[in-house]
Amino acid sequence: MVTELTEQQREQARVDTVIKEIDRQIEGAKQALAAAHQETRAVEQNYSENASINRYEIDDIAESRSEIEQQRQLVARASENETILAHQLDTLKQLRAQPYFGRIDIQDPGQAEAESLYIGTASLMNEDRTDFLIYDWRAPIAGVYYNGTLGPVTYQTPAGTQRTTLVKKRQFTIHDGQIENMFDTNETVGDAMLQAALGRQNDQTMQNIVATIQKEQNDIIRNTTADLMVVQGVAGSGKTSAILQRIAYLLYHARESLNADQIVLFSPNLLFSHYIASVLPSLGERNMRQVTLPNFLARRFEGLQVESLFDRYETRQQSNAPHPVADWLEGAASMAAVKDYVDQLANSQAPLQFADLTFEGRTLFTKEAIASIYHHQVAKMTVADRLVKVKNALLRRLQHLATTEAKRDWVAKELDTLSNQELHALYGQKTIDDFADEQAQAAYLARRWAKKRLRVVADAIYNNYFLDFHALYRQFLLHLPLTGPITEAVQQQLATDFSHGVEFHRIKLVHTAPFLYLRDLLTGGGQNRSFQYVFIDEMQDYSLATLIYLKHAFPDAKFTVIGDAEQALFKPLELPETLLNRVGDALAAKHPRLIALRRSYRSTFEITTFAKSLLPDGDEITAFARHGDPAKLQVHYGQAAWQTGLIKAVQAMQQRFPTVAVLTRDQEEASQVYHHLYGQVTDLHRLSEEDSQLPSGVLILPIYLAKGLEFDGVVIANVSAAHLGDQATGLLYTMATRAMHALTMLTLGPVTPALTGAASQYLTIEPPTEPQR
Ligand SMILES: Nc1ncnc2c1ncn2[C@@H]1O[C@H](COP(=O)(O)OP(=O)(O)OP(=O)(O)O)[C@@H](O)[C@H]1O
Repeated sequence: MVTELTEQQREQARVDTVIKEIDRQIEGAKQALAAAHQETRAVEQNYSENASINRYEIDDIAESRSEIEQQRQLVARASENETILAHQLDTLKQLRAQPYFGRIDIQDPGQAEAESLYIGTASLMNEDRTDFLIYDWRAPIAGVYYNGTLGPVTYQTPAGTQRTTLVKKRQFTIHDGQIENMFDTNETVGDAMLQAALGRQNDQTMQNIVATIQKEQNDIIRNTTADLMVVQGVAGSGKTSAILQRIAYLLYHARESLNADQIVLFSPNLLFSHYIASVLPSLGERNMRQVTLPNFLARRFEGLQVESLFDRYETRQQSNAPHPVADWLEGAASMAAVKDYVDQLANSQAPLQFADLTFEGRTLFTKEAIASIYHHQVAKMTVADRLVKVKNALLRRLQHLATTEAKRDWVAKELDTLSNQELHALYGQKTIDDFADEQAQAAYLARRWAKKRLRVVADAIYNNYFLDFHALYRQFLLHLPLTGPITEAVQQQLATDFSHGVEFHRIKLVHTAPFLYLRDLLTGGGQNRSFQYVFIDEMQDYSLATLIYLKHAFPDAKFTVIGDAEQALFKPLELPETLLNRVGDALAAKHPRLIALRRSYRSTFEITTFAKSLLPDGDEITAFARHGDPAKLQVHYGQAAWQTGLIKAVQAMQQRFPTVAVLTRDQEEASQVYHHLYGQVTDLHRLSEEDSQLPSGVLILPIYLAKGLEFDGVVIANVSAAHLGDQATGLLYTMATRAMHALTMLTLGPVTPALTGAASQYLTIEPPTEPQR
């Protein structure tokens, strides 16, 4: 004991020394930042003064332009410098609270003594910059901390595999500069520290897992070679945590060539986006971009309202009954059919569909005229290339047209109504003195005005509005190959439904991927090459067609796709291996890596044991040994008793935890539950799709909005057969696994069959409060 204390004191003394050095560096960084700030202000001021003089007096002198450009660059450099220093200061401040969490002692071959290295969220050098006081967790040698057990170990460096011997591994919990706990371990990352991390109460935002990354998670985080990584991980296995750590890792290792704006994460909903938003900043990195699929689609379907998974779920169009036609459209076959169809269009086996280009109700170019331009192009070219030629030809014709239009009455009439200011703007660079006579001046203005007004037509040409994509897609549906569930009647029905939707400015989700793919392949557009990494969370909610489309839309990106087949809310349950292989095949890659995570960390042992027993292959899941109360089920047979039970269950949870989630199947149920609880519990919130922040208190939300989230205590409002139906396994599993510490379910009437099997033995069942009638 005495030696342990001495050891801790010795470590504390080191922490104190490191903090002293951090304080010194903080002071230096503050001064440098203040100086940089002044410098930025000075160059900015200089720039704005010069720029304004130049704009009014010597606008056309090229020399002054280049001077301005030079100064603009100076401003940019100064402010970049300031940003870097501010970032350094933030990192130092973060280190000050918790300088490091791990220590490894390694003995390199041929060395007499072991060397101690300390691992933290960022690197820190000593004053004379000769030694690392802290190693960044992403440094190659730090891999040993996460992967190695004592004895000979290897780690990867840019120079190849290195060997060393790990002689000690120590973990620390340091809070505000004080060591609260420390112990030596031989495990990869010891259970005790993980226990402590997992036993914490939930915060409103996700925490990083840097101090306790597990070996299997480390494989996901530190992989830089795969161009496709597919992770199938059971609920609470740390998929989301691992990919966020992975992003931080990638940013560190490609500082020069990768920045956070070149990474995009598709997240399931806005609440989730917000929930995870502080993880990267806590690791000293800027956040990647985030988008939800509905947002992504909305941007590509301007003018059409795109059905979302939530809409589809709420309106019950997608019950768990089989939907062979929708499944076909959402599978890889429909995307292959799009490609075939584009080939047919290229060979003129099917006609392209053009649209008239109109201006103020007048047709400027008829679809026949546009078709004729198209057919005059060399037939060997791709459709996209021929369309570019059409585009250019149309733009040229539009220019001519502007000259003729300028002589028309409407132009003169409109010019008469212009204000002085508008007229002034129309002169552009010219002044009255530049014209020989009034006629020349009027002609100039008319031409400028006509051009300006015809700009909308030019934009329409740029955006390929001379093609009728709706008609083309309809035609595609009528050409679908007659295989599987597709019959002639189905073709007709799909085409009619599609056109009907478009009439009301709506498009169903099943059509989005094939439609966009068709549009992009025809026009050669829609691809974004600026993204280097695309991450997709909750992959089980994406159709294969959508995944294939995303791969097409981000052609230069490496993909990391994560999810859990068994958290299927929107379709029937699938076995994890099946999903893993299906997604792997659809996103065919040169260097794919498929990973399965089977250990669940979020919930107590009791909750995980219950949740996994709901599943057909639940034995594959390992529960982490953190203990708590068994999951509870309250059985009621009358509405009044159920309501009272619900209020009591929520109140009981609220006494234990600051945040309690009441999960429902959908919004309608959420609204009913809200009415029952209103006035009975404090701090009550009902969350909707538009919400982006998680308040504390009692939160009522449909399960699809709780995807990826976790709560200290969870109450599931009604698990009856009548309410959830008999295909509720995925739904119930997802709900149950949102709970970290406590789970209570209620049922009004007999429970769903999902609960009657093995799962019931892991429940504490509270007897009915009323006899069954
Ligand atoms: N190595 C770890 N150290 C500490 N905590 C961890 C670790 N791995 C996972 N956790 C914790 O377990 C919980 C679940 O993690 P996460 O949300 O990343 O899992 P998930 O697989 O994305 O879950 P789901 O699919 O159920 O939404 C989080 O609270 C996370 O902090």
